[in-house]
Amino acid sequence: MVESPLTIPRGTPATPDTGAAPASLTSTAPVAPFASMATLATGTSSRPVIDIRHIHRIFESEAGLAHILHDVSLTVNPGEFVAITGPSGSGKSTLMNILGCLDTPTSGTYLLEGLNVAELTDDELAEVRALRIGFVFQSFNLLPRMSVLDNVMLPLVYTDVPRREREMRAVHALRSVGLPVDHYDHRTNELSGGQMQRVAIARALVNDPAIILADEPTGNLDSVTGRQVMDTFHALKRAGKTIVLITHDASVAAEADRAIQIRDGRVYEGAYVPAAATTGVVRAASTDIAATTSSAASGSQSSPMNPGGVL
Ligand SMILES: Nc1ncnc2c1ncn2[C@@H]1O[C@H](COP(=O)(O)OP(=O)(O)OP(=O)(O)O)[C@@H](O)[C@H]1O
Repeated sequence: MVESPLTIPRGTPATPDTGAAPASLTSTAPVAPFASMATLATGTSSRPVIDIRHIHRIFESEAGLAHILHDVSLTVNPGEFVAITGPSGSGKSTLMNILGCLDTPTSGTYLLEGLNVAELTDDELAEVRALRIGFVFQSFNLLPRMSVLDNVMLPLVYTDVPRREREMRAVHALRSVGLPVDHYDHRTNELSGGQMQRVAIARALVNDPAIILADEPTGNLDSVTGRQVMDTFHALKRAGKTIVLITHDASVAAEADRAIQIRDGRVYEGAYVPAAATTGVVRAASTDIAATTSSAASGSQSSPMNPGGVL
């Protein structure tokens, strides 16, 4: 992609790089959806953004069948900030790939904003991934030789949005994550880790997706820049975004509205229970999380979530 001169809308303030995203975050107008996706893009009901029921994922290989996800059911409501946590190999990424429509379950149903993902064509799935889901990765996945602004505009390249509007949306997304304006024309390999991750979050936001899926977004960051990135997620939540975040970090999980734990491919919902002895901070935070979960309210947070039942 050829880099072009920056075109920043008049009146864009030079944001100091405090790391904290602005508290007020207004939504960009959604990219005009394809006709088949109109109901997704314009739906305003309070139905769950994510509603998966009795999902299994079985991989086939020469070594045989590997049953990785077992009867997983899970709902995420609009505006929720949910952490998915669990030991390495427990199935978090497998579940995230299904939530992101990058993989399909072997059995079970997935309703994304009320739409049955299994009934979508490949083109429609691509539209869902492009327009309704924003992905954030541990390793940022930015193009290093490209400018910050061009990286953020990338998801709009395959739309018919004119260049000028692409730039305006990218600027809006970058402002929303608090990146200083004078960094917009920097190459991304000139940025700090925390700044790179904020650019990646801006890129995830540029299509105004319904949901942001973040896989270990603070995993490569020191505690200070990790804090800045978490502040950005909190600002997005305040702006009404739905966030699902994978983390190994108990303190990160404790900041979510709800922490869902996966062990051996089964989902447990409720307080975060670290494998090692908990700290006072984690115990206190876990109590808060447990109070917000329906399973905790029913006293069943230590049981596999919803085995064989209906949510
Ligand atoms: N395509 C595949 N074929 C076979 N097995 C797979 C495949 N993808 C994942 N697995 C297996 O599924 C299990 C869960 O993997 P997954 O990456 O979902 O775990 P995770 O909880 O995200 O782990 P980590 O925290 O280390 O990233 C692992 O044993 C992995 O080897």
